[in-house]
Amino acid sequence: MSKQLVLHSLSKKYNKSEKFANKNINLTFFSGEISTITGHNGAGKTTMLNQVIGITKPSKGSITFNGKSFVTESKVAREYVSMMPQLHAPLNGVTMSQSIRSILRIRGLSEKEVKKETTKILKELAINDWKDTPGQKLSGGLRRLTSFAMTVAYPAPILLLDEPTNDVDPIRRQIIWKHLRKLAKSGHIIIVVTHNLLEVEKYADRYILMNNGKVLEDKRLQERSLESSRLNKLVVNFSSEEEALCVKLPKSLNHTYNSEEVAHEFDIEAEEMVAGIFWLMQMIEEKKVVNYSFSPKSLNETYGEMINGDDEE
Ligand SMILES: Nc1ncnc2c1ncn2[C@@H]1O[C@H](COP(=O)(O)OP(=O)(O)OP(=O)(O)O)[C@@H](O)[C@H]1O
Repeated sequence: MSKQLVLHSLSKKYNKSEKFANKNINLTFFSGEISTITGHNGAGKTTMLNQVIGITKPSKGSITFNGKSFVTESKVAREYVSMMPQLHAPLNGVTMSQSIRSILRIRGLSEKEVKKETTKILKELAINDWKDTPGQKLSGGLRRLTSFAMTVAYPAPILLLDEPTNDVDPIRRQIIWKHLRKLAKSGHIIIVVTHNLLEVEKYADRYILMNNGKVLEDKRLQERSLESSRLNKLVVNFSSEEEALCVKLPKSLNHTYNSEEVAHEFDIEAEEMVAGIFWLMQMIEEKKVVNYSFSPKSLNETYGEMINGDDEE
């Protein structure tokens, strides 16, 4: 049966602060899923992770995992949650391998298991070559990978990861996401804070957008891609500004003019597609168009629209 982490009416106001870092957050996370949290700097993402692991006490609200409260018993949270923090673990003077081994010992593994699990995770993340390198000599990306290895080498049921792929090379970014998928499949709850929307589109199951301490959007990515396939973007470039501004535009379509690109840009719903294509063909036939492109609206564009809409409130 799926396990659930339930955040109910979660709010936090730091001492002396006028404003809530997060306010009335209601979210349920399920085992088997990779959920991602995105949002501007200061949106309240890290505060939420810190509330879950018990570092930050909520001002209001509850956090429960399978009926157990993380707010009233923060020891329980430490038992069920592992967190990879935004800042790298202090690794100076300690080798990559020693850092991983120390975490496994804290988790209560025998020396034999510690050795086995350390070897396994170093191999899986393709970082074995640096196992004996002290922390201060590791690059930013390798420090982050060490921190990731420390979090997932003996994973707790709930994994919180604050920007795990920052500074990491493209190959190992894939390895990180594939590793998280493997953990989700084996029943872990995975919550990733990230600013990388391309990675969200490619690897996550769920997209949660936060702004000003509130949840603005919470979507399964399959739902979102169905929606975005209904909404496409048509960009038509003209040979000159004069040409572009003279053409007769299809009245039924929403459009903006991009003077830098000398292009008319349309957001087109599925039912408007025929009108859009008909107009485009006419422009091509009249030899006015130098280039055009049709593409689904990306998460990046939707993100900007949602945040701007919220800020204008
Ligand atoms: N320890 C603290 N004391 C006082 N205010 C804090 C503290 N930590 C965070 N805040 C404030 O709470 C709000 C939310 O911050 P938080 O770090 O949770 O945002 P974030 O979405 O994780 O940002 P980022 O993407 O920059 O990491 C911000 O206004 C921040 O200034």
